[in-house]
Amino acid sequence: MDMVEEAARKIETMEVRGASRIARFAAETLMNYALTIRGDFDAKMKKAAERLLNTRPTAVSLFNAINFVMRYEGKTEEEKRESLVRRAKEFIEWVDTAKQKIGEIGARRIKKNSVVMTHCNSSAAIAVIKRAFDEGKIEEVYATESRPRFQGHLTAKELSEYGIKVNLIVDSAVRYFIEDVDYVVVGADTITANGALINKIGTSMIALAAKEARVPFIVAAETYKFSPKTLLGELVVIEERSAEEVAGEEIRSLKNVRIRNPAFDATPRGYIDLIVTEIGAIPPEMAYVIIKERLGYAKIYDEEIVLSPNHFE
Ligand SMILES: O=P(O)(O)OC[C@H]1O[C@H](OP(=O)(O)O)[C@H](O)[C@@H]1O
Repeated sequence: MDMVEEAARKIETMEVRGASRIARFAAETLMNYALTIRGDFDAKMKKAAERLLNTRPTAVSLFNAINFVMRYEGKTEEEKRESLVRRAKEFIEWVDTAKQKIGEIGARRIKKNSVVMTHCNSSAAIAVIKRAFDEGKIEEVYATESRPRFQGHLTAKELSEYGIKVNLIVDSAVRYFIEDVDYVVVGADTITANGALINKIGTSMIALAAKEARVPFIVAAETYKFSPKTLLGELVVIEERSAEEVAGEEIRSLKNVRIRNPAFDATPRGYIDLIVTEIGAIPPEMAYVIIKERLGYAKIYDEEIVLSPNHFE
């Protein structure tokens, strides 16, 4: 379990972060673990899967990755291992190919000489921006710093290295600059059955500002960011992280001050113009179809009923 425990800690501390990356990393970890264990395969894998699942609660990509890999089949241990490895590789390929497709499809929606605003650090949103830049359509980008973890710095660095001009702004300057922006492009941690977007805290304020200024709000999201559980009525759990991420000891120890640090928020579908997935650009109202047809929720429906607290029974 050492390998699994180490991977779980990397996700918890956000050494490995980003909805896609944690999903890919979890699939990889389950695969590598399956290759090392001997005997008691199902029980050991179940324990590993649960440990990884309990790291961060919000991004459904993690759940979908684990659920996908854990639906292995076979009678003997060797058959099960082979099936699991095959499924893990299939999921990893899904992650790797989806990004490129999202870039292609998303870039078609961007007009020439555009200014794009993005939030946090989303590999899917960046794929759209880079592709649009390759096609000569991007003039510059506004990247929010994304307090408290400053993932916006990663975005600024990556885009700058790609040759794209970036304005790094504080999160509260979004409305100040929104008039200069042609599109907002953000990523997703989860998309619910009713088409709402769960993404980095602050996303919903950007969506509000964009709607007011009539700036199209585009979400770049692989189909494994859609949540089958929400079809069963489950609400998305918003992760609240430690106060230490927000303020130093001096402030944290103040008698009447409580620090709140939700990592994500929800943007209702009415604020979203388009969701760019690897299988097409869709309106948020189509989330149900993606969940039903692409994720095959019917197949996991029975398992889902017993999903909490025992995901793989
Ligand atoms: O999958 P990709 O598009 O890379 O990222 C999707 C989202 O994951 C991140 O969460 P965190 O930084 O892990 O909390 C951000 O909220 C980002 O928009």
